[in-house]
Amino acid sequence: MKILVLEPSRVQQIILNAMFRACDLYPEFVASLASAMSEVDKAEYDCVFTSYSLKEGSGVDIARHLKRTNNTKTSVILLTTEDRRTILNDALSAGITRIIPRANTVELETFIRELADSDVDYQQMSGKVLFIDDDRTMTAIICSMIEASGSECISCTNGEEAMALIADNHFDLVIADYFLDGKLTGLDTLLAIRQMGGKRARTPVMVISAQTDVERRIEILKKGANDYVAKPVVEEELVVRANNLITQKKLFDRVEEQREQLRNMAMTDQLTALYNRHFLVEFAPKRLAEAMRHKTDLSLMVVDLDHFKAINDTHGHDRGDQVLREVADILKSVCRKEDMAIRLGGEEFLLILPHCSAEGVIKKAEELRLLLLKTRPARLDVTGSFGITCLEGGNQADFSDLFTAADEAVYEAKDTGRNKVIFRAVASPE
Ligand SMILES: Nc1nc2c(ncn2[C@@H]2O[C@H](COP(=O)(O)OP(=O)(O)OP(=O)(O)O)[C@@H](O)[C@H]2O)c(=O)[nH]1
Repeated sequence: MKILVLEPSRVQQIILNAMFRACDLYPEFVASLASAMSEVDKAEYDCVFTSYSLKEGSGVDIARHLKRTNNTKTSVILLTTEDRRTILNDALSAGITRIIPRANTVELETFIRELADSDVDYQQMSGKVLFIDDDRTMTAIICSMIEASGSECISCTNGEEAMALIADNHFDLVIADYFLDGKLTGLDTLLAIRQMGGKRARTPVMVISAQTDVERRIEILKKGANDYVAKPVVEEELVVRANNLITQKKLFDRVEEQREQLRNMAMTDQLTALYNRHFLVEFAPKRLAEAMRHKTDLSLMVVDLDHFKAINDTHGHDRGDQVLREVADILKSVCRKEDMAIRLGGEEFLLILPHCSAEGVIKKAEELRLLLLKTRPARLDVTGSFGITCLEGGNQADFSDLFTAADEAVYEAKDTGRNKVIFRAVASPE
């Protein structure tokens, strides 16, 4: 595997090199965009790892360069502290294959290990296949061919048994004969799979049938089969088609996984691992609507650290960051499963507390205020101003009304001496 790493920082180069070497990978290192571009033009790299922030541009430019030069073989992995969704989306559209947050060394190490383990040949992806046929000779032949191609093959003779196996396992492909012993035909089994919840409903299904007329083939495909093979089966053809479906499924799974990671990353504050403003915009109104629908209480707590600028100025930005991380941990420690802790930006945090009454939120804020004093994040005396509000069950409000009330309460806490909790009722609608 030939890997290029574009990393201007010498320290980062040393760290990355250690990670690669631990997996027996020996990448080339370059420090500038120009050198990286000239390297990928000269030699065929499987993978380029690049830092996002570069003096001459961004790591995304290397993906653009590969696109321009019609290089589809080299994948580009972006290492970044960036969490703005538009930038990350642009990076993916420009051809970045994967984005890994700088702070997430576990994800990076896992990725490098997988890279070392895989040396993936996309035509040869193996998977777990369920073969359903009541003809035992056919089953033995097909299963041994599928196994010879590197996949695992489990077999059963009817649709009912198949559905039980699918409920307990994750298959990458189901191959079903059209006619089966038992109540469910191959087509019934296909329909039952499509009606399952979650990912299982998308399991690729190939149907085998002796009925070769075009109407039957169309019917099978219309019902949601991914492929169709006519009997008598040419075993090699079936195995090639099976491998194609497995490969498509695996690639789709990988894209899904990346999309999920990107989504999580776009919703997470990189410094504290709390949710960020994107999460707030997307989920807060939904939580409020749920509370109003079920007529339950929902409280908000805005926490703004006091004189944080002075902490940075006196002890340095890194110590300031440490304070923010430890405060975030304290906030998380008091959250219940349904609570949400968000970093609004800088030294300002928000807790959304479903099922929490006015009395409850006042108590919680006071506990937190004292916990901050006692815990001394980063071994410093840190205090916070707390603005809280509550929408009591059965009342109606916009999220912005609720937020304004908590935010105004924080201002009042700041104006009246800091290190205190102020409750403000939500303004009633005109
Ligand atoms: N270390 C660190 N500092 C940050 C971060 N984000 C914002 N800040 C700093 O937080 C400070 C916030 O200062 P101000 O808004 O004046 O607030 P304050 O000093 O806490 O004053 P009061 O809120 O009035 O008590 C600024 O100096 C910002 O540079 C960050 O991610 N890390």
